[in-house]
Amino acid sequence: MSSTPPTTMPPASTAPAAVAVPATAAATTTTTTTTATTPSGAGPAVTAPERVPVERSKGINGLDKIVLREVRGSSAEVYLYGGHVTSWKNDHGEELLFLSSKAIFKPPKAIRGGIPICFPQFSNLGSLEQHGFARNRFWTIDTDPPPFPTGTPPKAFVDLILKPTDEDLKIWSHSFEFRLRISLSPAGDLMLTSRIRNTNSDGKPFTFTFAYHTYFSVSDISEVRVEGLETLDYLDNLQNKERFTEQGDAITFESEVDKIYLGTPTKIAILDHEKKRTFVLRKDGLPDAVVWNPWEKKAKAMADFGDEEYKHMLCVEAAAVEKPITLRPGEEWRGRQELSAVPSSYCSGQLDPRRVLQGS
Ligand SMILES: O=P(O)(O)OC[C@H]1O[C@H](O)[C@H](O)[C@@H](O)[C@@H]1O
Repeated sequence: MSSTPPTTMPPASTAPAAVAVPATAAATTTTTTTTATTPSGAGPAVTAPERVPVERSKGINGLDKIVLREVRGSSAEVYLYGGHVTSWKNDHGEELLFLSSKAIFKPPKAIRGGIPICFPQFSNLGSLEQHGFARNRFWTIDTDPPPFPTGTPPKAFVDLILKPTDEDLKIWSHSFEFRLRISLSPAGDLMLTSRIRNTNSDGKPFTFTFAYHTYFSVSDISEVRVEGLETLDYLDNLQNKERFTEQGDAITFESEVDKIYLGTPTKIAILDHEKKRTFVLRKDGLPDAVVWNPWEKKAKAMADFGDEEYKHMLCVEAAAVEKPITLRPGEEWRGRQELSAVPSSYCSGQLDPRRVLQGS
């Protein structure tokens, strides 16, 4: 993979201000159905289909977890610690996310694997701890979230909420409400929708970076290719975040990779040749995508990661990094990712990844 000479990264600019979404009247939510009115109050209330009640139980080390089940058999698990999706299974019960066998499940360490939430800072791009603090905090179930103005809600979903504690305000002096909806579609797709609102009472805006740090389970990293990031610019974390241009026609893996691709398309495909499976990541509000595999040396250096586990995982992280997001008080930002896993007998040419990327 050759590259053009590095150029300096443009100064961080603020993304266009998010859509100012006034806080609407809370939906009247009951345990089985949700009746919502459209934000403007116009139009008929959308009565959600019968909602599948969420299961709440104690998970590893007694941490609270939620299990979502779709009637056709797919499921997902979310720990309130970190608002952290740790499992996503298809209707055959196959695990689609990677979770390290050495994951610690003990605060304040983040859970290694699944989908850590990186907020209000991605990586070390700021003064906070690596990836911010949202993944190290206890979230709560939001029993009365503001309605989603679009579409009919799915049946299997849970709404979580995170607000800063007094301790948090000492390290990041901004008030926010971070609402995270995790849902399963009838087809078993996993959707995460984040709504982050600036609730500062001092009139101050705030700026953040963000990522859904998704760990995909793969059969063998040497049999995996990523489509959709060709010809894009990226910042190489292994070369002082210098900027290069991707030359390859697809990304394959022979060594450690840690790249922030900039201005990426809304769809990215991760093809697992051996499993004949393609993950399709669709995203909205998240212009960048981080691709990370620690490979052998870094795998050995991580206490909560098996020495050989790098062979069976790949992180492709829908993110907003290059252009940090700025919200004024009252404004809300939304960032969404939808994951699906489709059979791909790619080797027979039946699945052209470009068709997947260009298809609906
Ligand atoms: O070990 P963590 O703090 O979870 O970070 C794990 C990885 O996250 C991202 O992928 C970054 O790009 C990597 O540089 C980092 O090593």
